[in-house]
Amino acid sequence: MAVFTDVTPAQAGALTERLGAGTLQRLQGIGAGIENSNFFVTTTQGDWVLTLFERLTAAQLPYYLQLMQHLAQRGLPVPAPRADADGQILHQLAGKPAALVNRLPGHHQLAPGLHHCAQLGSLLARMHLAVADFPLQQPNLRGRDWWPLIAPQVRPHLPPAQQQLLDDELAFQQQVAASPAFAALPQGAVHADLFCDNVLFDGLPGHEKLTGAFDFYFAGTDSFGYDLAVCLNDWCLNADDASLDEARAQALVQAYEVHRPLSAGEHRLLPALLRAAALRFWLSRLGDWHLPRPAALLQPKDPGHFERVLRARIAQPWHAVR
Ligand SMILES: Nc1ncnc2c1ncn2[C@@H]1O[C@H](COP(=O)(O)OP(=O)(O)O)[C@@H](O)[C@H]1O
Ligand SMILES: N[C@@H](CCOP(=O)(O)O)C(=O)O
Repeated sequence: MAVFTDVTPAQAGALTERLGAGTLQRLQGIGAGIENSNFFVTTTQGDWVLTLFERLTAAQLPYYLQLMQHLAQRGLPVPAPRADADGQILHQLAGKPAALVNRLPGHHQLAPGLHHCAQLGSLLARMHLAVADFPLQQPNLRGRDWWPLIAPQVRPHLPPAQQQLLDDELAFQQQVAASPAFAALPQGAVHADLFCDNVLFDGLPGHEKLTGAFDFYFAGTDSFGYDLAVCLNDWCLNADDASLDEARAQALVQAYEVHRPLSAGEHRLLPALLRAAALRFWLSRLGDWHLPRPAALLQPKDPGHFERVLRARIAQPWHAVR
């Protein structure tokens, strides 16, 4: 369960009072998640989520919190960090940097259909448009600069066939990154981890409406096409859990393009970006599997899943209809 640091009701209540968020009524640790300590908080004024940041530093956090604030202020359904009387949105609790955000309604849809994928595509494009005037920059901490750092740490744990795949893919991605088409990709602040378990829906089955997206703590400056690829690799898988379902993938991209048409370069590089997105999560899951944090009480996620996704994207390059 993802509570690495305990918080007492007295500590949480003092924070909600200080932020004018009401008097604490209930504090409950959240089991899901792998990065931070999360709590559902109910006060006399409503429902909130309290997060204590376990790995991100006070220097890195303003980017994520200000990005959420920026998107929420533009009407997008993302959690808005609660500010204190001085306008500060990053707080300190139990010795850790902390934030309090509004709790979004709804539930996860872990088996998304066409209409879920289309709504996700639409939200993603609106997020990409909304960051046009977001002033902060921060590297994607799980981006291309990180891959050569983590790869040699996990490589010795892999059998030869996986070592070969890793070496080949890193070389391929290096080649892609050196191309003028890659340099021309439109970029900005992207979520970079907008999986089904970071999005909520509400409503009757078949008619659900997307109610929110959260967990911006892997966000960073990267290409919009890469962000789209991360989503396609999670939201649009066939029953084999690796190949892309043509109908849902096209629905996601078409809904995206209603708001933000992809450039010719984005279309052309999508197959490579899908491979990049698979590589990124293969690497992070390999890291969690083979180099776990001592305090983590969690079952790490299966790295084999993203190895299979990567192999599938290499075997069957996927293009969106233009
Ligand atoms: N703003 C929010 N509104 C509603 N639920 C949330 C919100 N933030 C987090 N959650 C819930 O907490 C869980 C863990 O949050 P997450 O951000 O994924 O954790 P971690 O960053 O540790 O991976 C989510 O699966 C979701 O159920
Ligand atoms: N989505 C990533 C891991 C990030 O975990 P989260 O719980 O913070 O979304 C994966 O599936 O590997």
